[in-house]
Amino acid sequence: MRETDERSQQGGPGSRTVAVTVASRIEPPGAAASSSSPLVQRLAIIGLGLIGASVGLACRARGLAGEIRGADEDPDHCAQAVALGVVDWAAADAAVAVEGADIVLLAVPVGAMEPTIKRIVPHLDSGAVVTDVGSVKGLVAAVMERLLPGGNGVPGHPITGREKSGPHAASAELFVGSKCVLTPSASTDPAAVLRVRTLWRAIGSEVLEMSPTRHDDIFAAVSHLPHVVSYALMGAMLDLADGGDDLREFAAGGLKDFTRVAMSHPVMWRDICLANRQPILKMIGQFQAALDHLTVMINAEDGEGLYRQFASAKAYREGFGNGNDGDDRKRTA
Ligand SMILES: NC(=O)C1=CN([C@@H]2O[C@H](COP(=O)(O)OP(=O)(O)OC[C@H]3O[C@@H](n4cnc5c(N)ncnc54)[C@H](O)[C@@H]3O)[C@@H](O)[C@H]2O)C=CC1
Ligand SMILES: O=C(O)C(=O)Cc1ccc(O)cc1
Repeated sequence: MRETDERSQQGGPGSRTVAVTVASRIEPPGAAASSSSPLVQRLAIIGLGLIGASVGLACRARGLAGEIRGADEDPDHCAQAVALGVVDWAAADAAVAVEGADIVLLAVPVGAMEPTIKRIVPHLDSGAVVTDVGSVKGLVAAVMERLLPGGNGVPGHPITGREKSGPHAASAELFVGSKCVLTPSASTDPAAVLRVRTLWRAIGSEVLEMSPTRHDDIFAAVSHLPHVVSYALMGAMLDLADGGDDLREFAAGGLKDFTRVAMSHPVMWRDICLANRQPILKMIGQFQAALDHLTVMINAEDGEGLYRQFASAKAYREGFGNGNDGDDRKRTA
């Protein structure tokens, strides 16, 4: 049964008052940690959308955190996160949420990472570990190095998600069976890395480490380019519609499969494109070359060349599994 009580949470200077509903602690079967020694004493989650709220739910479901505090600039997301049991408490101002936290998780769009870190730094407990979930790592790693010089900043990126956003799209099982990449530098405190690793392991992720540059090159290819291409394809369809030829009613599974990710949050993808410009531009160039190659073969009626190209693409694609990564099992909405 859900116990609720209404209260008003007043944030720090410049913050708004957010009315929140406090839900009782979820005590799932088989919680991983006892309430006397949770993995995290006080977890602060800044950004209570899909990923931040999923981390909160995942920690709750496994009894990993003594207390979870949240912050989000959107008061509706604060209220929803509290009502869903993601956090005990939420406010608009991140500076208030991080007070007394031993782990701070930043789950805002990549473009909001630097201002958020600037805002919280003066309010962090000494020894607090700050980590993030941003899809681009070079920029966040540089900001952490600059603004968190004690080595307590651990850049991270869970490699799972979906096209939906906001706390209602969150799931406690989102990270089960997924990978999470950490990009610590030589000056990152190994104890801080271990704490973040342990947290991701406890909510179901396999943790890998690599440099931010390597990360950003890889994800420009496997994630950022596909999203850009999907948005571009929808852009081309929209141009047809603007010209009076709206063809959506004829769309079959192919177009829908291919463009699901074009329903992702535009702020998130704007920020990723701006933060990982060069690797993404390089991949767009390679994709354009691949399209040019197909253009030449189609124009030349080169059936043999087209067959070879499609057969090798089919075999390569079949080499990494089904139509999706199995995330549908974890999707709640
Ligand atoms: N959506 C996905 O599948 C994945 C997203 N990521 C990364 O996770 C981060 C969060 O993405 P999602 O949770 O999907 O987005 P979301 O849109 O669901 O959540 C973002 C939340 O941050 C809040 N927010 C935005 N600016 C803020 C600010 N300045 N201060 C406080 N709150 C702010 C928004 O109100 C929203 O509640 C992004 O950096 C994204 O690149 C990483 C892996 C997967
Ligand atoms: O919706 C999907 O399939 C995704 O690809 C989600 C996703 C988006 C951004 C990331 O950095 C990681 C995963």
